[in-house]
Amino acid sequence: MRKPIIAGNWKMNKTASEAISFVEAVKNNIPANSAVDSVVGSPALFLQSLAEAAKGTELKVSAQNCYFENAGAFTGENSPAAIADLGVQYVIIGHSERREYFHETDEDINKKAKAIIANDMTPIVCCGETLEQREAGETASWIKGQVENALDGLTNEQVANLVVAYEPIWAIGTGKSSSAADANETCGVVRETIANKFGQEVADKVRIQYGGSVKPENIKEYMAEEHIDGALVGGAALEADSFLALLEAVK
Ligand SMILES: O=C(CO)COP(=O)(O)O
Repeated sequence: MRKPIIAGNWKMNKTASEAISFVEAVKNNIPANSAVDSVVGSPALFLQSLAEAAKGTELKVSAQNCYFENAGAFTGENSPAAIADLGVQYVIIGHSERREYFHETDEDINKKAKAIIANDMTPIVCCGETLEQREAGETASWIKGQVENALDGLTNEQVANLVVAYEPIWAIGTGKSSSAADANETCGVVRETIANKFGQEVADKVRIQYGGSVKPENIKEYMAEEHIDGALVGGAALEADSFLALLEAVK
């Protein structure tokens, strides 16, 4: 049985005090030994205070990006070693917004995945197709390529323990969510790609999230699908009440 994982991705939202208020409102409302892993993805600025505030609770903290070197002359970047040292457990990598606006390549994402794992954190590796690719029938081949490239050179154990988030770009922040059946089909492509490269046992363990206009009202439909083990949520994870409602719907 794969444990469900619900992760919020705040993107570039919130001030420090808003971020702390969220964590204070959420952290003690997640039952101990919860049946769901709960993660909040914060801008780097607040990681330290959020990791301190969430320490010892069921709420885990995620970064939204990091660099692939631990130290050096990389002005403006954030070291995975320094992020891990704060008590952060996850890092989202390869989000379509980072690929589009900051020109991240599959090769960067692969290096980041390795650096995150080397620092004992868990990567949440994002993949997803554009509307043009979907309409041209290229979704499966595109996702296969993104997943193969992002995970290249990792060991079976490393892949079994990471998280892949499938986020069709046309469903992000648009209110146009993918149907649960379509999302499941493509999450199935992710699992099959991993099975072909790392073996069925690894593919059976890896957790795959769907992301794109997920909200408390529709999350159950996704979670009922065979290959969907959780969600990566933007807008509906910004407010504590809504985030808790997502967890409540899944537990
Ligand atoms: O990009 C997303 C999460 O990473 C999805 O965002 P929305 O839930 O706002 O569509």
